[in-house]
Amino acid sequence: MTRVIGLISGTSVDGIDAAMVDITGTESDLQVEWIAGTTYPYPEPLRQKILAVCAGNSLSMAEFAELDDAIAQTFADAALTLQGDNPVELIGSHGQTVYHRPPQTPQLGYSLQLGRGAVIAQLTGIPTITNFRAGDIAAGGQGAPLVPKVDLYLLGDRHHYQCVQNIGGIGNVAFIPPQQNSPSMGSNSSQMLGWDTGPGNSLIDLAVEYLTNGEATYDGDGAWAAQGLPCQALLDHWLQHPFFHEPPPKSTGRELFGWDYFRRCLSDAEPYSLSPEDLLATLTELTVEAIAINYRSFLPVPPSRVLLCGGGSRNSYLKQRLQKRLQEIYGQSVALLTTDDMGVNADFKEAIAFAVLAYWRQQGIPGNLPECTGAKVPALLGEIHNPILGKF
Ligand SMILES: Nc1ncnc2c1ncn2[C@@H]1O[C@H](COP(=O)(O)OP(=O)(O)OP(=O)(O)O)[C@@H](O)[C@H]1O
Ligand SMILES: CC(=O)N[C@H]1[C@@H]2OC[C@@H](O2)[C@@H](O)[C@@H]1O[C@H](C)C(=O)O
Repeated sequence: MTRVIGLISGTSVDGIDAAMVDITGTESDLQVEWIAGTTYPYPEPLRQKILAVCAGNSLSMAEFAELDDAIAQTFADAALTLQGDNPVELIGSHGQTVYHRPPQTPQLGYSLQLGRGAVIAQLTGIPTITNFRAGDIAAGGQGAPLVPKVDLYLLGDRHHYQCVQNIGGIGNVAFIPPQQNSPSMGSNSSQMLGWDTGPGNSLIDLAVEYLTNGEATYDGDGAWAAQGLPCQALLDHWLQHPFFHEPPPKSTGRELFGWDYFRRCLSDAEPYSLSPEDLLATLTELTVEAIAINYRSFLPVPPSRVLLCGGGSRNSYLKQRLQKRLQEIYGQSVALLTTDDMGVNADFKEAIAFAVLAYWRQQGIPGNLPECTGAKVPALLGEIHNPILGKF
């Protein structure tokens, strides 16, 4: 048994999700026991710096180094606070994505996560694995999504075709066909699929921030959007975005669905004189429709079950719209649940996944699924940083 802390701050840049888990087994016999988890908000000035960099603001090299270290320090603090008196053997830290460029053959992709492992290992005294996306990218992959292999072993089911749908800042899906999920039979990844579906909450959050002059950062439970009506003409226009129609493997980020895109959405919306409620309802519908289009276009069979995770799984208006849309496209009821219902905490699934990816790296087990990322081969993911002089 290995006690591992997984750390990630996602594209919402809302803080560091930290999960402490006990891991045994390897792949089809993988067992992950939840011990504890918390979200550590970034100090607001640091959050603003990260958002500015994600929006394309430039930095000097000295500022870059300062930002990288500040993020590493905050991640280390999160790990130490969560660890408390429970000794942890390993940290898997995703870090903070500040730039992601999918590959364009023959050019490899590029994905930059800040919060360097050497600093986290030094400050915590705990071996730390970071830079998980580089190995997949070097193998020709998108570098994302990486969580589907963990989804396969934690959530694979004997009978159901399942989609595990993350709705974070960006959305991603893992499609898992029925598995012979026993240690003797092994799980089969060959028919798995996984890719980024487009905006998750990113545009909704930007709209809330814009509409409230920064007073609020998200639409709690979708309560604001629920009072509006989606504008179909605007939605049809937005849905022409090529990303939604591009076949997988594909990945995206705030480079495509960040401030610039939101500003374009606002100017597209101008002729319709939408109320704030209608604007939010239309942006929420865009997230729902992006998921629906991706499923309809790229899944080989309808899922019988969709398991939601990420912050969007807490938005009951969005869930209600998604349930309706899935019913419409498949003409049958698709069970819409959350990963909580399957025993995997929907708020911390990504943090748990990076704990597992670190554990796999330590054991020499590849972490990517080439069928999801487009990599040519399964690859060992992550760089190992051992605390050289212990904690000092
Ligand atoms: N109760 C809630 N009601 C509505 N939306 C919520 C609620 N809780 C969280 N969210 C949304 O979820 C977002 C955060 O989700 P999450 O932490 O899964 O994203 P992330 O991990 O940063 O992104 P990604 O998965 O793209 O890396 C918030 O910014 C907010 O928009
Ligand atoms: C570059 C990057 O950080 N991508 C994230 C982002 O957030 C959601 C979506 O886009 C996802 O595919 C990916 O992260 C998850 C953790 C993954 O790799 O599976």
